[in-house]
Amino acid sequence: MNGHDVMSAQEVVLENADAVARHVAAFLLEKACEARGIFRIALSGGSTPKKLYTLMAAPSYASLFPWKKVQFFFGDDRFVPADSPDSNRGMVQDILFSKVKVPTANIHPMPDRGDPDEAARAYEAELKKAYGADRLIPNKPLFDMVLLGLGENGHTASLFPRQPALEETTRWVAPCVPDDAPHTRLTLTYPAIASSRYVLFLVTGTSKAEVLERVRAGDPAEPASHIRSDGQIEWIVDRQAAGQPQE
Ligand SMILES: O=C(O)[C@H](O)[C@@H](O)[C@H](O)[C@H](O)COP(=O)(O)O
Repeated sequence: MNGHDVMSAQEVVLENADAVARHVAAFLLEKACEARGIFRIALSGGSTPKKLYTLMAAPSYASLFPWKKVQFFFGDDRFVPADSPDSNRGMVQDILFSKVKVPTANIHPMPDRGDPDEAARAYEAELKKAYGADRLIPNKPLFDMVLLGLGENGHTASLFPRQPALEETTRWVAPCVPDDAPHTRLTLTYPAIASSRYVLFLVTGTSKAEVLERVRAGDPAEPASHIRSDGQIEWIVDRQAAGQPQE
């Protein structure tokens, strides 16, 4: 069933964060292997996906993964140098890319210096070059898969509450200066995320239970509620985030 929006999206509730990471790793391996040609993925940052990236770096998994056909993009990043502890690109480089045989040309970090608006436009140009068109075409997804987290204030990627980026309907990448988070950021916009075969939300921990409930109900005040996909949206959550008692 197509989960074009977050309310109708399928939800998978798993025992804990490790089970979420294992589920997503298996799903990603399956989809990347079955894809004909290039597979484009937008990675999420923050702490939740670290377990996933660690699993992907394990030799037993890395030896099966089709690194040469997968192009790695970022759903967002903080506008800080790669060696900053706050850099999503730096985090993925340390945990995953430094440990596997992924071609450097397959890794597309967001720019992290200069003028944020120009940097956003530069990343958008890189996406358009990879996509092969200057506008998003229905049923021609920009991404095969987009990984997203969920912040306690309802943000996802770096689509934060009360930010102009939430209103963006033409740009694929926008700068964002959250009033409730450190650092200027670059983020994919709603249209870019919607141009996808799969959007997977990875949400774990009791601290996310309330915001997850609001977003699943489609609360319009939560930026994550406005995520759409031309393909499928799936919630991959643990029991804590789902507000279910641990067995
Ligand atoms: O750059 C970022 O911070 C992420 O892309 C952001 O959208 C993240 O997914 C949420 O803030 C959840 O973060 P945690 O996984 O750390 O809870």
